[in-house]
Amino acid sequence: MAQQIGLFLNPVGQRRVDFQGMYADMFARLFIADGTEQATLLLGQERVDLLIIDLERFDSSFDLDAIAELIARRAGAPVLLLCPFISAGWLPALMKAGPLAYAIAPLDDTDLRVAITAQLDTPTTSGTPADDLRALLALRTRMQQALLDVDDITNVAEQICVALCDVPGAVHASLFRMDVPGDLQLEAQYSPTGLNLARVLHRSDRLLQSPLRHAFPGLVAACSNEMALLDAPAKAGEPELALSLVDKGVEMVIGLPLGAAPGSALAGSLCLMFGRARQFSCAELDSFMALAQLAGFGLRMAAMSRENEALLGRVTHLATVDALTGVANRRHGEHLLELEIKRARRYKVPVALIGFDIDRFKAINDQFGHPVGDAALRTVAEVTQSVLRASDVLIRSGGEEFLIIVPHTSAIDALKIAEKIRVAVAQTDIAGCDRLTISLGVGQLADQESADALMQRVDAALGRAKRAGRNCVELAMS
Ligand SMILES: Nc1nc2c(ncn2[C@@H]2O[C@H](COP(=O)(O)OP(=O)(O)OP(=O)(O)O)[C@@H](O)[C@H]2O)c(=O)[nH]1
Repeated sequence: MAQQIGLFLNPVGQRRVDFQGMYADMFARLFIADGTEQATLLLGQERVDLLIIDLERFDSSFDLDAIAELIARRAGAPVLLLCPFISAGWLPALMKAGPLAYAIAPLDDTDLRVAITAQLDTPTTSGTPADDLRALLALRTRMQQALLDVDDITNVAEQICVALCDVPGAVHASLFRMDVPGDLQLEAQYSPTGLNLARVLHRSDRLLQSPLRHAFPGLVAACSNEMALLDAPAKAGEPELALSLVDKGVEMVIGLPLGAAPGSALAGSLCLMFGRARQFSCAELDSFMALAQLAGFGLRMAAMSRENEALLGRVTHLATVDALTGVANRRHGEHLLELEIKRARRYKVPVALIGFDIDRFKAINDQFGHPVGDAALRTVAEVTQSVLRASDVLIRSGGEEFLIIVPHTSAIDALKIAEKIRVAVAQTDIAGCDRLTISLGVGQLADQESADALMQRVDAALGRAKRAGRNCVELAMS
């Protein structure tokens, strides 16, 4: 014969009536409260052996504190929390208010009776086995290490998943991320048992459009920014999903938000799947949440380092490239010439330098205007580039002056290349003005010669080409 006194709390009239109808027989007396105020009043007046708080239809944004206060007032007396699987985010906060047991809803009649009986017989003291805490501590350390070497986002996400599978009983870990706002995707997954989550979810991207977004904890957590805990696959209300999870040996799934605003490109979730359902302590849930925050932080760092690289790339580009023609600028060109000279000396191969200058360019500007002159400079650079090999480097060394580093090339061969360029430019129609010509000087690096000395010799040869009547090539004296 039941001797204990119960108090059931839920704001919805029908749920209170249903609970009374189905479970009153488990208690000598069952009180029913419609809110925290009434429950507090009853607890002040009556002896209550078990307080059952059914979180269904409570709203965490304004009820959480009142419920926490109610649990705190119990001062350790038995509390059973019935928590919808999508509202598991309430658990860590309420567990901090006082010891409690929880059961993830929806629960069928048998499971709820078992949960109530367990609390009436041996109330939960809500501790964490030392081994589990040790495992979590080790995991946090591993995770921190994984994040120390933050580089590529996918790489970080994969390392996080591998580390997470160290959680005792875990059979799969995954990370979901908004790649672009509104498009959630499975960024990485790891499973010691070979489970492939993309098969279970039938896709790995556009997951906000998936019918499972309200059922699978990893997706629920990313969408709502709240923890979701499914301790029996059938509770999600998607029979096909439940079947395929059970088929893959999954009994429990926890989804943890990464902690960014939902919908932002940094939002997402961590998802852990276990082969066996069990209750978590407050310390464990806190650790899971902290791991998710850490993972979110790692991803943000990786995203930042990717942005930094892109920024650095742009800065480097701006610092090394001539804005008008897109070829190397003088400073960068001189640096490249130094490198090429070192390489030529190390491998004992020739390197040649070609210098050229557009003939009577002042007249082009004067006659057709500066913008046409600019376009002509771009065209000359393009035509020259089209004659060169990929290993040759075209440099805009001054206003209408260019240099070309020609690696692995003797003076004789460089002369042929220079001639080819001269002909190509002379034959090119230039938009908005007459065809134009160039004069060129060619030199091969001599033993012991410096980059400056080579440039001077080539410049002198170019001067001779000008004096020789322009539109021709001159070889530099050694
Ligand atoms: N449109 C344009 N003109 C430039 C640029 N840089 C230099 N120039 C012009 O290039 C011209 C070079 O003229 P000069 O050095 O007198 O030589 P030139 O007229 O080409 O005559 P020669 O070299 O003797 O054949 C000058 O009028 C400069 O203003 C540029 O970025 N855009």
